[in-house]
Amino acid sequence: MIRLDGAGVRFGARWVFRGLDLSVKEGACLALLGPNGRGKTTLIRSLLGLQPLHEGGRAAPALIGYVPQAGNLPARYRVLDMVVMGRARSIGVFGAPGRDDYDAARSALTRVGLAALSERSFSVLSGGERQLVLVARAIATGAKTIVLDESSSALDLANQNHLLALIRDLTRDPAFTVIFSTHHPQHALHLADDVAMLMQGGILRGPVDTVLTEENLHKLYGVEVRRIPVPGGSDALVPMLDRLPTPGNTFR
Ligand SMILES: Nc1ncnc2c1ncn2[C@@H]1O[C@H](COP(=O)(O)OP(=O)(O)OP(=O)(O)O)[C@@H](O)[C@H]1O
Repeated sequence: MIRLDGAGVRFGARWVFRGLDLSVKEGACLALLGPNGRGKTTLIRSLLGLQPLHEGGRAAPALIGYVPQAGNLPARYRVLDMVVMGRARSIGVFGAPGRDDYDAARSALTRVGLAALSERSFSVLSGGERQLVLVARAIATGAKTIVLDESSSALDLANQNHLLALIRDLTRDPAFTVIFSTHHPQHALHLADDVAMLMQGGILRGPVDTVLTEENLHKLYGVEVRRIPVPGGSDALVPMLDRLPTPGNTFR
């Protein structure tokens, strides 16, 4: 179980959220949806204990595998060493990684399909490759709770599919708890048990089929989205992007 109770975070005088309750049971998969700047990363960092709360409380497992956005990480390391960093907890502050740590890191790189890049410098990788290395790092921790922050944003369609398959693989193990934020409602539809939408003024949370409706998606993004049945597959969520609004301030 990982949870926030009555949690609030502010930057200066501006609250990103207040009085927020969110809990995810062991074995469940929760998708977080919300427009840019609504507070997904802040919420995720709060769940991880990286963002101090200004009110409320948090309870979480000691070990969590975190996949941050790949943007501003130190890049001077070898890919394999980036992944070995996920083993920090078992290595200890004054220890050096051992064979087990490198084995875990190599196996995680194989699982995300990047074994061939293990000797390269992280700095020369593409945005999508970096993102998958960070997924490998989270897997290598051995944590049973994995939290991913918009990990599919830099990935092409094949690698999005690959990442979704990896997450599905993790969620098949009832011991694994997965929380992921995404700008793709379709990914939530495919993978999550529950969705938490960061609406203006509060969180709307519930089972995917109840919450991921055309009406709620319109309220969330201000864009018309159609949920279309696909014969032989799950529904498709299609944004009506041809109905372009007058350019203006989209940050609400
Ligand atoms: N360290 C900080 N100092 C001041 N403001 C911050 C800080 N971190 C985040 N914010 C603000 O808090 C709000 C929520 O930011 P956050 O990154 O959590 O949003 P997000 O939903 O993850 O956005 P995106 O989808 O664009 O990544 C934004 O208005 C952001 O500018």
